[in-house]
Amino acid sequence: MEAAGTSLLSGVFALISLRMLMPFAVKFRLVDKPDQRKLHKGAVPLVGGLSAFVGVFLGFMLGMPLTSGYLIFLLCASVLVVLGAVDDARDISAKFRLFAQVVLGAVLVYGSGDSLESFGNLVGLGVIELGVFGPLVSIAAVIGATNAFNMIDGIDGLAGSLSLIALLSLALLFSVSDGHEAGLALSLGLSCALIPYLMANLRIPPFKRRIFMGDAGSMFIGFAIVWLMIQGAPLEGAAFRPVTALWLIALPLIDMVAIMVRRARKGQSVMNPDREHLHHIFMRAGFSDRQALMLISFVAMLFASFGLLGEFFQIPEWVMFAAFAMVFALYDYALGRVWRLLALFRRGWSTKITSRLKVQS
Ligand SMILES: CC(=O)N[C@H]1[C@@H](OP(=O)(O)OP(=O)(O)OC/C=C(\C)CC/C=C(/C)CC/C=C(/C)CC/C=C(\C)CC/C=C(/C)CC/C=C(/C)CC/C=C(/C)CC/C=C(/C)CC/C=C(\C)CC/C=C(\C)CCC=C(C)C)O[C@H](CO)[C@@H](O)[C@@H]1O
Ligand SMILES: O=c1ccn([C@@H]2O[C@H](COP(=O)(O)O)[C@@H](O)[C@H]2O)c(=O)[nH]1
Repeated sequence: MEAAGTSLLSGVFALISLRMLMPFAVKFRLVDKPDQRKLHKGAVPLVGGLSAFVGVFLGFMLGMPLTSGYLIFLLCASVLVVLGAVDDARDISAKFRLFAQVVLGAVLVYGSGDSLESFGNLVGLGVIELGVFGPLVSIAAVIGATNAFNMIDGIDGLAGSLSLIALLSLALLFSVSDGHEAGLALSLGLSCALIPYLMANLRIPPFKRRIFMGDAGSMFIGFAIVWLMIQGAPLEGAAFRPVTALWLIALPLIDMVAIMVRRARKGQSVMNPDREHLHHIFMRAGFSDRQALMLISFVAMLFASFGLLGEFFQIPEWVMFAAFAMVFALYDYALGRVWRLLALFRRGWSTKITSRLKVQS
C-alpha cells in the first residue's frame, strides 16, 4: 500500500514539476541545440529527467519511512542530477563526470553499507562470493549502469522505454518477494514519474512540446536501477539472482560494453562520443526513429522476459549467464560487421530487383 501511494505521488509530482520547469528551461540554458552529432530540429528543453527526479524525491519523502540507505541514495542521486543539469546547460568534461560518478558510487556503497555480495553461481561451480571486492565491483556497476542509460538516450522514447522495461520487471520481482517494499516503491515510483516525460518526449496528446530527458535524467535512471539491483540481490533474502539483473538491462549494458570494445580496438578513447550505437545503426540502415524505437524496445522486452522466466522457473544461473555471453558475442560480431552485412543485403536486393525488371521487360 505504501508503495502504491508513493508511486502515485511520484507520478503526480513529476507531472506538476514538468509543467513548472518548462518556462525555466530557456532561462537556465537547459535546452539541447542541434549540431553535427545531434540531428534533431530546434532547441529542445532538457527537463524530462529533472521532473522524474523531483517526482521520485518528493514521492519518497512524503510516502515512505526512509531508511538510512535510501536517504543516502536520494542524497547521491540529488548531487548526480545537479551535476547532470550543469552538464546539460554548460557541458562538463567527460573525465570530470566520470570522476564524480566514482566518488558518488563510493559514497553510495560505503555510506549505505550495501553492496553486491556475490555474482551467484555463474559458472556452475558454486556461488562466487565477492567478499572485500564487493564494494569495488558495486562502484564499477554504478558507473557502468549510469553511463549505459546515458548512451542509449539518442532517439525519442528509447531511454524512457528501456528504463520502463527494466523498472517494471524489477517492480514485479520485488512485489512477489518479502521485505522489498522500498525497492517496489522506488521501481514503481520511478516508472510513474517517467510517464509524463515519455508522453511529452513522444508528443503523445495532450503534450505538444517535445522534451528530452537530458544527461541529468539518464544518469539518474541508471543510478537508480543499479541501486535497486544491489538492493534486490543480496546473499540473504534476495528478490532475484544477480544474473537476472543482467537480462533486465541487457541492451543498454551490451551496447555500452560492445561500443567500448570497438572504440578500444580502433585505438580511440572509449569516452569518444559517436553515432555508432545500436539506435544510430538502425537509423542508418533505413529505419525511421519510431521503427527503431519499436524494434529495439521489442528486443529489450524479449530479453527482460527471458530473465524473468529464468528467475521464476529457476533456470540454472550458469545457463542464463552462458546465454547472456552468447548474446553479447553475437551482438559484438554482428555490429563489427554491420556495414559490410548491410552492403551485402543491399547488393542482393538490387540484384534481385534488376533481374526482376529484366524478366519483366
Ligand atoms: C561516450 C559516449 O559513448 N557518449 C555517447 C552519449 O553521449 P552523451 O553526450 O550523452 O555523453 P558524453 O559523450 O558526454 O559521455 C559521457 C561519458 C562519460 C561521463 C564518461 C564515461 C564513459 C565511459 C565509456 C566509461 C564507462 C566506464 C566503466 C567503468 C564502465 C564499465 C563497467 C561495466 C561494464 C560494469 C561492470 C560491472 C558489473 C558488476 C557488471 C554488471 C553491471 C551492471 C551495471 C548491473 C547490474 C547489477 C547486478 C546486481 C548484477 C551483477 C551480476 C553479475 C552476474 C555481474 C557479472 C557480469 C559481468 C561482469 C558481465 C558484464 C559484462 C558484459 C555486459 C560484457 C559481456 C559479457 C560476457 C562476455 C559474459 O550518448 C549519445 C547518444 O546516444 C552517443 O552519441 C554518444 O556516443
Ligand atoms: O529523446 C531523445 C533523446 C536524444 N535525442 C538525440 O540524441 C542526442 C543525444 O544527446 P547527448 O547530449 O549526446 O545525450 C540529442 O541531442 C538528440 O539529438 C533525441 O532525438 N531524442
